[in-house]
Amino acid sequence: MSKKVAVITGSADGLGKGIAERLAADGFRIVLSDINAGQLAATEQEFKRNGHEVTSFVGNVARRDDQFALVAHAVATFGQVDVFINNAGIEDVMPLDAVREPDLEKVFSVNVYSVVYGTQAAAEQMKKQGTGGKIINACSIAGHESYEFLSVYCATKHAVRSLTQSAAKELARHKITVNAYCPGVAATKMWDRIDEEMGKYLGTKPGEAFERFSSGILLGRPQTAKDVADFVHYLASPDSDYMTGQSIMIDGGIVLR
Ligand SMILES: NC(=O)C1=CN([C@@H]2O[C@H](COP(=O)(O)OP(=O)(O)OC[C@H]3O[C@@H](n4cnc5c(N)ncnc54)[C@H](O)[C@@H]3O)[C@@H](O)[C@H]2O)C=CC1
Ligand SMILES: CC(=O)C(C)=O
Repeated sequence: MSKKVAVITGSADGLGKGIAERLAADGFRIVLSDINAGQLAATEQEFKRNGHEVTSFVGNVARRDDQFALVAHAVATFGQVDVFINNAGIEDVMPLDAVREPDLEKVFSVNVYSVVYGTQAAAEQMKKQGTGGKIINACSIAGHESYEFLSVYCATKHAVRSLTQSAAKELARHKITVNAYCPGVAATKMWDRIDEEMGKYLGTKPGEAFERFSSGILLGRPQTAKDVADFVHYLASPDSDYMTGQSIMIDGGIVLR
């Protein structure tokens, strides 16, 4: 049987890269994708040096054509798509009264439109294959609880949770499961930016907003990409075949549901 193929958006860096590393170690053939072409090329080279079967595709998840072209690239290279991970996302830190249409458009297009388009593209291919498949979305603790100065971001992650449920209901008949992982506080470039921007509104020094968010973690430390990837490994494996429509916290115990 040929090795399964996993597509991961936003995988040049951060949590997406960690997830791709874990799935490569699990034996998946890996399709990396990102809007940052330079970082993507560097990550692809790193995967090749480590002996992984990998290809990459530069694309913007907010564009429907790019998401379909990503799936077409995966099929042209490896012949199939078994797992599609809508990981790419961005944040926007600002008070609610400062939010304007371009802010909404920017964050919703990258965090929400992307999930609609990625799900459409992946599901179309999986249905064609008739093999079933797994669609996995990046949600967040912010998809279960909402935070000050992150209103638009939190709204997008609540939308991701909703789309995860609707897609699970529509796709179950095709043996496609749809689930989401909800990280808490991970020290990626996203949190570097949040920490800096929060300083403007909370008057915090560099590192302080990150510390404040991290102080609520029951397990006593911020999470690593590996913590998230170890859970996504489960969602991508046959061990999770009986789970669908779920958005599960992997946050060290910040939000308890
Ligand atoms: N870092 C954290 O603490 C948490 C992160 N998350 C979610 O996990 C996901 C990954 O987050 P991080 O790795 O921390 O972010 P990051 O900012 O460190 O990395 C995101 C990657 O996505 C790429 N990207 C951004 N916009 C894109 C676009 N339009 N098209 C394609 N690629 C794009 C970036 O170039 C980058 O390589 C996001 O959806 C985020 O909302 C959720 C909860 C907590
Ligand atoms: C980055 C994130 O998902 C937060 C602050 O919940």
